[in-house]
Amino acid sequence: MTNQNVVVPDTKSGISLPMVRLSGSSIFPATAQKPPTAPGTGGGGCISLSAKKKLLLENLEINGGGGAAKINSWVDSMRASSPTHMKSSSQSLSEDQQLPWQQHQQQITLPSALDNFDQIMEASRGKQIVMFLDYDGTLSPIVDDPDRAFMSKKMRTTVRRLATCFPTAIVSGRCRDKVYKFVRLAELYYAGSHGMDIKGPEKGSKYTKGTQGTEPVICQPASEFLPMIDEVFKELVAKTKLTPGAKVENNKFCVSVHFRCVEEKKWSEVAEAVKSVLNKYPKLRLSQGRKVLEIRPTIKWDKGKALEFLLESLGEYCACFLSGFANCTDVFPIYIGDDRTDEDAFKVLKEREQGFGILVSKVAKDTNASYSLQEPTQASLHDLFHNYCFLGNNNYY
Ligand SMILES: O=P(O)(O)OC[C@H]1O[C@H](O[C@H]2O[C@H](CO)[C@@H](O)[C@H](O)[C@H]2O)[C@H](O)[C@@H](O)[C@@H]1O
Repeated sequence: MTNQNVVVPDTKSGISLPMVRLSGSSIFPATAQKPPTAPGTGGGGCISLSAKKKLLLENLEINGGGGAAKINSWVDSMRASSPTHMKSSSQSLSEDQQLPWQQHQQQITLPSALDNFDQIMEASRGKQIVMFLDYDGTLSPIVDDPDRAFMSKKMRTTVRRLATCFPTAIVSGRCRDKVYKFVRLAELYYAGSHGMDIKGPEKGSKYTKGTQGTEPVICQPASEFLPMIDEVFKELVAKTKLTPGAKVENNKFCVSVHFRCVEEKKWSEVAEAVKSVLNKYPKLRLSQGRKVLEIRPTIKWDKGKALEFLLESLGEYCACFLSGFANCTDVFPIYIGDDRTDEDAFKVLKEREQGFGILVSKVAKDTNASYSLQEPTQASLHDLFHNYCFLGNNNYY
């Protein structure tokens, strides 16, 4: 494999993003496959906003907007990330007050991925499944201390086995090294920092050998933001140190500010701290996960883009090794995740009409996924992975 430097122009910031990617890989076209519409999704259309409203929302998302009203809407949105508040919060806000991720989707109850396994298998029949797995809340249970979100031994064994059946990638908001330390499986692809730090399996892996070279796939589209992120991390640590329970995590290309252990009446203090820092950095924006506010570069890169990049890279592998799989219509991505940031990937799959998104959640949520897995996920995931490996279409290995 010969690595090649390519430049991805970022239309919003005008910055060009250097990255290293596989040469000669093919991009799977958007209309590769049309899986059956999952029951309950009604095709899952997004509500289109007026251009003006869109602009307003983009501004809010990018630089934090301004004023106390916005802080209130942030706090409401923070409440919405807690299942006990799930129903009330986004519904009680007017459209202008809602954050962008609260607007585009419909709240729906999805069909179960386990109960409808036959349907998923039918849609993927004769195709190469590629697995994309979120880490926190999917492979590991949600816990109070982010540094102790360990994956069980059983889950590691299951994922290892899954990776012998299908090309498998972990896509996480965490920094890549950290998520690797938790997962410890060298044969996987890893996309850390919400996809801004991608690395393929080490040389010699089944999924790299033969693709013309020995170097793993690498993609770091936000590398120029490293010093800025470091600075922001330090500022946020200083600004939140007096808020009991607040924790700031350096995820290399993005920063997480955790409020899981902060008393609810202090959440506005956390939001204020984040907003005051964000206001100084117009090239950074805010996104939100499960009781966490995340600051990241404004570049148009997220878990959805990471998924597309990996599909492209894996396309080379598939084309090289799987006779009859030289073309993208034969690839069936399955993305499993629990978080708002996973929605970017679900959306890509829906738009490409290729594969399925599976949302890990016990409650109805705004989503672009097609199926769901109930929490606690561990048992359901084991069952699902077992089904894929032993009942599914793994007849290429
Ligand atoms: O994309 P993911 O792999 O799901 O990572 C998203 C964030 O996950 C972590 O935070 C979440 O899990 C913690 C441990 O269970 C929990 O304490 C926290 O409240 C959750 O938001 C991680 O710490 C973040 O850096 C990731 O961005």
